[in-house]
Amino acid sequence: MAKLQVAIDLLSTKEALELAAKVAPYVDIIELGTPLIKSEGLAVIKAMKAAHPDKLVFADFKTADTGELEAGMAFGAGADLVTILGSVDDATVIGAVKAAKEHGKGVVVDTIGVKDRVKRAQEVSKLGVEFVELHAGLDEQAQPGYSIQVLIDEAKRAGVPVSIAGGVNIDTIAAVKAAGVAVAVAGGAIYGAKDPAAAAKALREALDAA
Ligand SMILES: O=C(CO)[C@H](O)[C@H](O)COP(=O)(O)O
Repeated sequence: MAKLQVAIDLLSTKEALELAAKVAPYVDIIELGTPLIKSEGLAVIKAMKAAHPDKLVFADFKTADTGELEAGMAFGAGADLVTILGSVDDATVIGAVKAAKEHGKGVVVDTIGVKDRVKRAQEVSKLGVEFVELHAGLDEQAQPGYSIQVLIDEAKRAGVPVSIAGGVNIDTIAAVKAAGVAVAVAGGAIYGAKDPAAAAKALREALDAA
């Protein structure tokens, strides 16, 4: 069964906690977005894990170097999963996986900006990561002609556990699920909705539908 991850790209701990309280019943993973962590620091991880100990808390660090150090910081603050950029040296991923093993947690590789996402997903999957995020970031999504279909096609070819992030919404989630993803990530479709709880519920139901 695919997991549902809410990506919280808001800027304050207060807003993030308010949103999480509304959508937690429908999601498996609560992602603290990179801008949120830059704005609020490690304290937002600690606060979210304290509020939702039964959820997986995902720290979107997008680490580019010192993988062991930064992953250890995230896990020490209460994160269950942390992201490392896929474009960086394998040594950074290996260091983060070492920290994950020490803490009993997991590493997710984010392929944002990677040219051949499938090839890199297959490479880093051999390094002991939990799953690989096939990701078109917010800037890439804003380019004319962007379509999530490219990520869906890649997920079908990957042959390793992947998530899709970059335009998952109520219109696309069935195709995302059919691609066999481990995790569907929805940010704007939830935090940008008039009723985030209803949006998360609808996504959950679509994901769980036979
Ligand atoms: O990590 C991110 C940006 O770097 C976003 O959280 C991710 O792209 C989710 O996007 P969307 O709002 O389209 O669901």
